[in-house]
Amino acid sequence: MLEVHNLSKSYGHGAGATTAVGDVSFTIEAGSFTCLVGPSGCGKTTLLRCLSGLLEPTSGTVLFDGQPVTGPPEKMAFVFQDYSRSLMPWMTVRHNVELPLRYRSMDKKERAAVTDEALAAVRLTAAAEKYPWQLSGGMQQRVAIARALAYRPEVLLMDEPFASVDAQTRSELEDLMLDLWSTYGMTVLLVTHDIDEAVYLADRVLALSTSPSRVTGEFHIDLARPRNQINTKDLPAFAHLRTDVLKLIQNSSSTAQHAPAPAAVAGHA
Ligand SMILES: Nc1ncnc2c1ncn2[C@@H]1O[C@H](COP(=O)(O)OP(=O)(O)OP(=O)(O)O)[C@@H](O)[C@H]1O
Repeated sequence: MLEVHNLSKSYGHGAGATTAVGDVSFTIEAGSFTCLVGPSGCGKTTLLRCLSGLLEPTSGTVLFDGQPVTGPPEKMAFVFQDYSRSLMPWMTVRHNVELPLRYRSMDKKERAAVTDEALAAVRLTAAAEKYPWQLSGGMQQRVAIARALAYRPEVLLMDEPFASVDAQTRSELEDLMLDLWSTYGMTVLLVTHDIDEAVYLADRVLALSTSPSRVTGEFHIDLARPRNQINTKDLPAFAHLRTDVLKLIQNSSSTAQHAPAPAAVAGHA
């Protein structure tokens, strides 16, 4: 459903140019939950922005359902790390969630129903008439998730969505995301630098090298679902997978300081 072919992205020109994404190719299957991990500054955000059509790649292509992505596709929604900048402080929670729906051919009643459903899905019905600044960080990020859900996306791109909240809230948001994914059946591509989070959430983890990034490994996460923060993370298989991903990322970081980025390696099955 989402195909990335030899994508690269450089910022600037000539001697001052920075190549953030080197040469990245992968495919995302419909309905899958994929996490993209890599060291800080390796180009994860840049890559996600290219996939969503917010940024034009320097070379390579992105196809969504076989069509080249040249701008944000209608069936794609985005959740950013920084909820405080993505929500409108002068609008109530309800109006924030409803905002993108105004650009869809929906009447007022339908918009209200979709908004109510999205707020209920993230358990924020009681906060509908509050303003974002009256909510905790975790609640604000749930508003941002509700806004994306209300859009009824086929693909949800999430850029470090839980990086700005405390550990307890982060676990709760991870579990909420797993519930929403199984309820709505959308395709999720989530960027994180947290390897435990990636292994816990995903059914596939793609590891990126340092910038200019390449895919250095692919891990199929066959841990049973539904997952549980305590039982799943206690499994020997969870520990093995996180160690495998960590080793690959550390290895590619140290190799990159001395040699060109390594070729793709076979992942843990
Ligand atoms: N607008 C820009 N102009 C110039 N360089 C940029 C721009 N945005 C990002 N970069 C550079 O591209 C590289 C990749 O940045 P990017 O934010 O995509 O990485 P990241 O993996 O998401 O980082 P982090 O994990 O720290 O969030 C970095 O070297 C960064 O400085």
